[in-house]
Amino acid sequence: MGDSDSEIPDLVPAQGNEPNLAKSPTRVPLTIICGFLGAGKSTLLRRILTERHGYRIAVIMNEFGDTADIEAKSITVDGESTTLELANGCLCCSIKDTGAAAIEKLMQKQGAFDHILLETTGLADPGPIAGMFWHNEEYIDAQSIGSEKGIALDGVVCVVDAVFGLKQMEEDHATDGEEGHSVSEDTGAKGPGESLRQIAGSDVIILNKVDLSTESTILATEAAIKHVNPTASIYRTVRADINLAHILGIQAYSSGKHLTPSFSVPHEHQHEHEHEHEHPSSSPTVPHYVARGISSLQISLPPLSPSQFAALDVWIRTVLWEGRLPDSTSPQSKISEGAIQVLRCKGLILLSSGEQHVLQGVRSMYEINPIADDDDGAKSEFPHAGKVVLIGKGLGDEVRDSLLSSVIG
Ligand SMILES: Nc1nc2c(ncn2[C@@H]2O[C@H](COP(=O)(O)OP(=O)(O)OP(=O)(O)O)[C@@H](O)[C@H]2O)c(=O)[nH]1
Repeated sequence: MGDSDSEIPDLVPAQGNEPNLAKSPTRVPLTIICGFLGAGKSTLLRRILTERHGYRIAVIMNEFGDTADIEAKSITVDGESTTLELANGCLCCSIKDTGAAAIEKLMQKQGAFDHILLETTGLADPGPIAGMFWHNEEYIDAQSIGSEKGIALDGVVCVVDAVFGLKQMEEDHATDGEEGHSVSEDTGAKGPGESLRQIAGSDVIILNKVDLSTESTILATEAAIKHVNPTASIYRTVRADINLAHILGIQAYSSGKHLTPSFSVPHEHQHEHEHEHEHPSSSPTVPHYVARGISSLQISLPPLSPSQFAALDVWIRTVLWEGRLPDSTSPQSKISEGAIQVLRCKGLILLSSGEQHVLQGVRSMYEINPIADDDDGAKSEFPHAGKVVLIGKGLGDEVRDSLLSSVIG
């Protein structure tokens, strides 16, 4: 990794432990970067913009801060956007409107990139943006955006402060969902609870500034992150010094491969109630969160018959679309519509026929896709039991009971 203050090197071919940005002939992968205030988002972007990776990466940020205080080959001013072209192949773009229209325009004017990084404003909820790019034909299809290639969501990365992140999460747990503090679903406006939504919606967490923190605080922060989102990979960093292969080209939304680490998490029972405390002995105590906070629920499933698989689909649809448990699962059905809010779900579903399916969901959208027979790498790493992981609000044990009774009977 290069020093961010050193001179910007010339474009060089990609090397060993650099991201494997397999160039898709039709899609440009897009990574959303979010993070707690002051956690090191700009530091991460600066690292990407100056590292010798040899890829043509467009980094899109709301406005240039010190991140863009880097040597540029040329500057293009284009009405709504300013673009700095860097010696390592990156393009640093400042776009007022980080919406898709601006990205489309950029792709039309500058040609296709190897990767797009989209920085969200501090404390913005990445969920709505991820939802916008995931399974939206408007952006997937090259023709519809008038570009050489379409856009495909690759992953969501969150930078968390190893010193203050835990405190922020605890405060958010205490206030999330309170009257007057709720956060706009549509705008992702700032407000209490946002740090938890960032954790919940992320595929990779960079726990930064570990040099300023203590081992006990770091362990407690990691435990709190796992409590909210057991499926995310967590990397400890100093000055966001991370192997880019961990954050770019991870295909968190299109492949079963990224699911593997989540299934090796030592917590079988991630969701806690006020009377339940199950932790691995080496782990510090997870903060005692109130039930209304964002948490996760992991449900193990045996191999399913075709009818059980169909029942699972109905259950997921009801929970994600209507925010309630299916009626047939009384007495749990007394949970009113909207009481459950799933921000993210993932899963591996095994069928009695031997087939394996991957569940991916962002808010109300989800898909269940079979793992291709030729995807041996992904298949061989999977465990023998299936599992569904739900991340969101209102995920009590009644949700687990409902799923099991609806599907297994
Ligand atoms: N000691 C130490 N300082 C760091 C580290 N990472 C970042 N910093 C410093 O922390 C400060 C904030 O880092 P930024 O990268 O600007 O954080 P940010 O998340 O972009 O901040 P906002 O955009 O304001 O939310 C800067 O002064 C960085 O130099 C780290 O790992 N260790």
